[in-house]
Amino acid sequence: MTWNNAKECGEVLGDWAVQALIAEAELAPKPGLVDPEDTGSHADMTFDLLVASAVSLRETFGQIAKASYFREPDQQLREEIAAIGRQGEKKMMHVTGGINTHKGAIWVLGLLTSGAALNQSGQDVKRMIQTASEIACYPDRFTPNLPTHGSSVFARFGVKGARGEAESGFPHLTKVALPKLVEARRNGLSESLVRLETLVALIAHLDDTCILHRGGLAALQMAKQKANDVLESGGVSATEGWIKLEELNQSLLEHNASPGGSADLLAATLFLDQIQSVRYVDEKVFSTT
Ligand SMILES: CC(C)(COP(=O)(O)OP(=O)(O)OC[C@H]1O[C@@H](n2cnc3c(N)ncnc32)[C@H](O[C@H]2O[C@H](COP(=O)(O)OP(=O)(O)OP(=O)(O)O)[C@@H](O)[C@H]2O)[C@@H]1O)[C@@H](O)C(=O)NCCC(=O)NCCS
Ligand SMILES: Nc1ncnc2[nH]cnc12
Repeated sequence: MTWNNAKECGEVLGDWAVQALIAEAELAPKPGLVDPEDTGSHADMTFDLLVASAVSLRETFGQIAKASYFREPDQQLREEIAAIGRQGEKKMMHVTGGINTHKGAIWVLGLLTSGAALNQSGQDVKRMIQTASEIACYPDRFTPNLPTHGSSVFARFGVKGARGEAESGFPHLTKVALPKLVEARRNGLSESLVRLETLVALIAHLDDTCILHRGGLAALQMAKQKANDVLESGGVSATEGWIKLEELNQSLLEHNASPGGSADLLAATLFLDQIQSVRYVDEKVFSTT
């Protein structure tokens, strides 16, 4: 990796995190999500707003990286980066005029940025993910005790969402997204189809609280089933799979539902991919079994 001190670490990881968010935004056609072609299920969001939001977060990710450089995962670090993350949420809200574009992404990419800055060996993405999860498991004593979409979804459905994903070691990165990225590349898909296929795999598996709070269990089950139909029909590179992808998109629009959590995890996957090209990683490292 390409940094020699905390300042460089902040600059490099800040840039890569923003690039990953922009790459996610640019990918099209994403079902139910904002992309350059349409705004999916989001009446209040546009592609330009997503990009502006992403760019505004460079400093946040840079500060998290600098604060984490050569540190150990502990309670103090957890609370330091949480404070930076909350400032980042405020900046995002300021830039978007109060629209929540990237709250989940600040969480997942913030933790992974910290995990990457800590692990100076720099090569082992799996270890970065583990460290990020370890940090997430420390309680943040300064989290405001306010109701969120996530807390209401937990009360209604018992689904732990973004927090649970991080605390349990990001299983949807290690067992779903990264293996799918490797497999799709190995199958010779174009890079945008590789990313689309990875997003569909995430939607097929993730308990996305963004879908749940808008459309309830029916919308989540529908999204998972229809995303699975895409994969079972040969994936996004097959004619039948492409038809199923359009059906998934239509159904999400009908439910006014959006797989925002899957979008965030796709950005996280692209961030990790940038850190270490997973293309050549031994398939056992990110085995689906
Ligand atoms: C721990 C926090 C994530 C806060 O937890 P909480 O559960 O209270 O958070 P939520 O407000 O529910 O936001 C979590 C967002 O995470 C994304 N997400 C959803 N499901 C998953 C999942 N299974 N795994 C991973 N990520 C997931 C999702 O974000 C995307 O959707 C957002 C739009 O959703 P929503 O807010 O529901 O907005 P709309 O549907 O548009 O609302 P309406 O218009 O209908 O009103 C979008 O932002 C995407 O990013 C969830 O929304 C964490 O945030 C926290 O504690 N932060 C404090 C700072 C900190 O500790 N930072 C540490 C490192 S930086
Ligand atoms: N492309 C996207 N559309 C809507 N919400 C998002 N949150 C993160 N990425 C998103």
